[in-house]
Amino acid sequence: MSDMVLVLNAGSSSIKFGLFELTAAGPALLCNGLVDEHEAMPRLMVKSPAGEDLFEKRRDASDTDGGHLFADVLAFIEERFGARRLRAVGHRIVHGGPDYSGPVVLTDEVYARLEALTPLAPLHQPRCLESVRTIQAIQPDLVQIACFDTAFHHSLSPTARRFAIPRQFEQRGIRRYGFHGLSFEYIARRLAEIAPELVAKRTVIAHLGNGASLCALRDGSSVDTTMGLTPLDGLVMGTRCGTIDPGVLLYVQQHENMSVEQVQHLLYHESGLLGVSGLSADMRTLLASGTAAAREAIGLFVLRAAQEIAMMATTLGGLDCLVFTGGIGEHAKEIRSAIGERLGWLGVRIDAAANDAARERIGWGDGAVEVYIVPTNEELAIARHCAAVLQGMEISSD
Ligand SMILES: Nc1ncnc2c1ncn2[C@@H]1O[C@H](COP(=O)(O)OP(=O)(O)O)[C@@H](O)[C@H]1O
Ligand SMILES: CC(=O)OP(=O)(O)O
Ligand SMILES: [Mg+2]
Repeated sequence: MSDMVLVLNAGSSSIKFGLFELTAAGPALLCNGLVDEHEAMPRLMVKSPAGEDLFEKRRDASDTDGGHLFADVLAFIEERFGARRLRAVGHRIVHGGPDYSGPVVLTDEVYARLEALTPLAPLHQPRCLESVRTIQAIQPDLVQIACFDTAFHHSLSPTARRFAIPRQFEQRGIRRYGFHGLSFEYIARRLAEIAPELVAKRTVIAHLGNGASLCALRDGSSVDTTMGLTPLDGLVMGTRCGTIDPGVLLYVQQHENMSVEQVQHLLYHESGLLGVSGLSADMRTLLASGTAAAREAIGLFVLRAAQEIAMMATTLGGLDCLVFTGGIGEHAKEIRSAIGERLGWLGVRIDAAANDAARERIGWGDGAVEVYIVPTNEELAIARHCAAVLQGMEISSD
């Protein structure tokens, strides 16, 4: 009987999932889908790897607490793929703190440590951990594995991960961690397949989605990244501010009578593209809108992304390759080309026709910098970690 793992990727607005069969050649996707609890009628959608609809279920908001939808996912798996054995559920856990540099089997002790990190990722951590508890309530014996967004950045040098504040804060864990590591790890591996000659070169990966961050990559490892202690730092995001003068936070608390909770809400939920446009956090809506404020929000997003790519290039000592990924990076040609234009001085040239057609390689001719679009796949990165953890468990029980 072959084995499967279910992967849950709880983002800030929805939960994506993928079901993988563990084969000798690596995890193979059986189906994937979405658990969307934000609508009036929470819904579950399941698709085949080819994109055909396999299953859809809507529930009345009053009869669900999210757990029912997970029960529906597990029931669907049993009905459709019951000839195989579900070995584990792998979770994307956004914050792993200083302790976890790789995946770990979730125990009560691990769970408690991760729960204690909630203030460092208030938009994500509770949603990731709620999924763990819900699955545990439905199938207590199922192995659950935590895979961390922060783990890939454990390779950052002490200088790259340090804030310029007194050292005792660093000893208490107040330092840069970085996020989107599962995405960066997937891209680094994929890039090594697409263009092995680039592995030793200076690469910046731009993960531009609802959350957005950059990774400076050398020899397949992260050497710098734009997010810090929390997923607030760095680029302009859907509703998050990115890098901001810390004086602003002091000022609004001291002179605008804002409480800590209000400031948290402001920075995580009301800022970024939404705050500047006054219209939407969704890049598609802003690109279609044409209002002056929407254009300004896009302009700021592009300027900040270009500035921070140059910052990553400084850590790397130059730039040989730029990779776009994430919902905006993969699909918004206008944003890729505007970022490319701002980085012309650094040798970035984007081929307009290749960019419009969203080809894999979009750098212009023999431009100094290779430019790629590589669709990310955090679920596959998690499934690979789960396969390795399960194999390790088998070896240690032999
Ligand atoms: N065709 C498109 N054109 C422009 N932006 C797009 C397109 N498709 C998705 N996006 C943008 O991608 C963002 C969501 O990215 P995604 O990586 O899916 O987010 P999440 O962080 O929730 O996983 C949204 O701002 C959305 O507008
Ligand atoms: C860490 C983070 O910002 O994640 P997401 O892009 O899924 O919101
Ligand atoms: Mg995401």
